Amino acid sequence: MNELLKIEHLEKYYGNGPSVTKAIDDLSFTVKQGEFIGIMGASGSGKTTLLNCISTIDTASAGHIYLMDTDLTEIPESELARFRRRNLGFIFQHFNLLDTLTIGENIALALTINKTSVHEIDVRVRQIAVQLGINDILHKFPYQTSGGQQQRCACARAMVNDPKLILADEPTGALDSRSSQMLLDTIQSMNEQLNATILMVTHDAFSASYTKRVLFLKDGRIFNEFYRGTKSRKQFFNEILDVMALLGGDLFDVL
Ligand SMILES: Nc1ncnc2c1ncn2[C@@H]1O[C@H](COP(=O)(O)OP(=O)(O)OP(=O)(O)O)[C@@H](O)[C@H]1O
Repeated sequence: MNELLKIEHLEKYYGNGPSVTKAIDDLSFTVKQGEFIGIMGASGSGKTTLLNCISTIDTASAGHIYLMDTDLTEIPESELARFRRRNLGFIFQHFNLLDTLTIGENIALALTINKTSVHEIDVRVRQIAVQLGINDILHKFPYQTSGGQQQRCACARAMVNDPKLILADEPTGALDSRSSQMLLDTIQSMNEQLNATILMVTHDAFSASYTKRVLFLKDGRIFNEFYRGTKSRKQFFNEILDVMALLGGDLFDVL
């Protein structure tokens, strides 16, 4: 597998002088094409900051973030929005579907903004909707669909522009356990069937157990990392719980 994302000596400070906070502290790791990686850590360990730097929403204080050959820390401000629309897909905790647009229009949004032709938008939206099992509700508005269908719409929207990398920020954070499981199954199938590369930030051991590798952050650094390999999801889940216990009570506080 090829290297898709390379984080090199990343640092992010907030504030300055005596009140400086080192949110990310000399962090380096790589993600290969086709990986599904989970980022875990206690509250304040730097997960959101890392995600914001990778998604180019925030700027790094030092270091580099390469997505294939592009150094994200070097992209001019004026080109960032376009870069994000073309290369990244996002799945948020609250799905952020627009109520006044149909499911099909919500999925098509990034393509519409990118001025993709109407025919191509139609083909791509239908293709991803079939893959995620929502092709019969494209004409409906979000309020006319179930929570599970809305989740799959959010996943389809993240996938429709064929992004190099999908970033998921606590995607199950606001869901009950059944909906969480359905969403995780969908995200897993995006990775396994559609070959999407996914980086997911989560507090939750159950969510993390769907990934192929988990990085644990502590004080902006990598505290531990391990691969699922041939382990069952249940075994991986138990292993994740063990590391959380090792990290101490602060992680459990937020479960
Ligand atoms: N805008 C900001 N200004 C100052 N400090 C910040 C800012 N954003 C984050 N921090 C600090 O940076 C550190 C990392 O925060 P971050 O939000 O990345 O953690 P997190 O792991 O995502 O936490 P949580 O799980 O609670 O969302 C924390 O000490 C936090 O207080």
